[in-house]
Amino acid sequence: MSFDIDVTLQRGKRRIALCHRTQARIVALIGPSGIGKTSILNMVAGLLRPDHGHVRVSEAPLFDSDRRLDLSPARRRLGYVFQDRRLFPHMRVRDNLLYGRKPSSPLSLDDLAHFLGIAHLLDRWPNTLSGGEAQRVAIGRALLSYPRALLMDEPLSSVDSRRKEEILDMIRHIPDISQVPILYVTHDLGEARRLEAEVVIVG
Ligand SMILES: Nc1ncnc2c1ncn2[C@@H]1O[C@H](COP(=O)(O)OP(=O)(O)OP(=O)(O)O)[C@@H](O)[C@H]1O
Repeated sequence: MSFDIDVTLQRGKRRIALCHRTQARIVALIGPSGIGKTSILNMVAGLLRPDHGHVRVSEAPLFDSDRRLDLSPARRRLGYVFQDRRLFPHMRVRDNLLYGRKPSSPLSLDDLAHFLGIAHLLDRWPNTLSGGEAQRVAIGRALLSYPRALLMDEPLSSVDSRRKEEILDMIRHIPDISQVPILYVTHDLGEARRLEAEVVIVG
């Protein structure tokens, strides 16, 4: 489990940059609004092209401007969990989870649903879930796609504080059960501490 990220991008007047190499299981990118945290995640995901640099996740090269390497988002095999959960409204929870599941995934639906505390929700529709429940499903769907890493962009910003603590405890254990490292964007140092994350200040 490792991240090796060295990217720069000029966006309007702002220069967005991150240079960090680590073997930490969870890395928290922290910084004020507008500094470029989401842009950095998008550069790692392949949704935004850096002007220069490289991205390697667990030794796999995903982008390298010197070598003209730029894998498509699908080929990067990264799971992205957004602030707004983006579940498919026309699919029950079970089908949301199974969407994009890789047969090679070492995680079974049942084990993962149990770990995430959503086993009792598998037959529900997304619009019947609370914010915290829906976010657990979004995390499960990302994990079942057998990602190299999880990218999480302020995933708990609309979850109340008690549920937030529970979900943070669950997220903290994801690398243990899945061997999937996490790049986690937040502006809340308390969240990073609860995750026992390595903190990287952006900006
Ligand atoms: N499509 C775009 N075109 C030009 N500039 C953009 C675009 N999207 C974002 N920006 C600018 O890039 C900078 C970084 O934005 P970004 O969303 O990455 O910051 P952030 O740290 O994630 O902010 P927040 O915490 O508010 O989500 C901001 O100044 C923003 O205005």
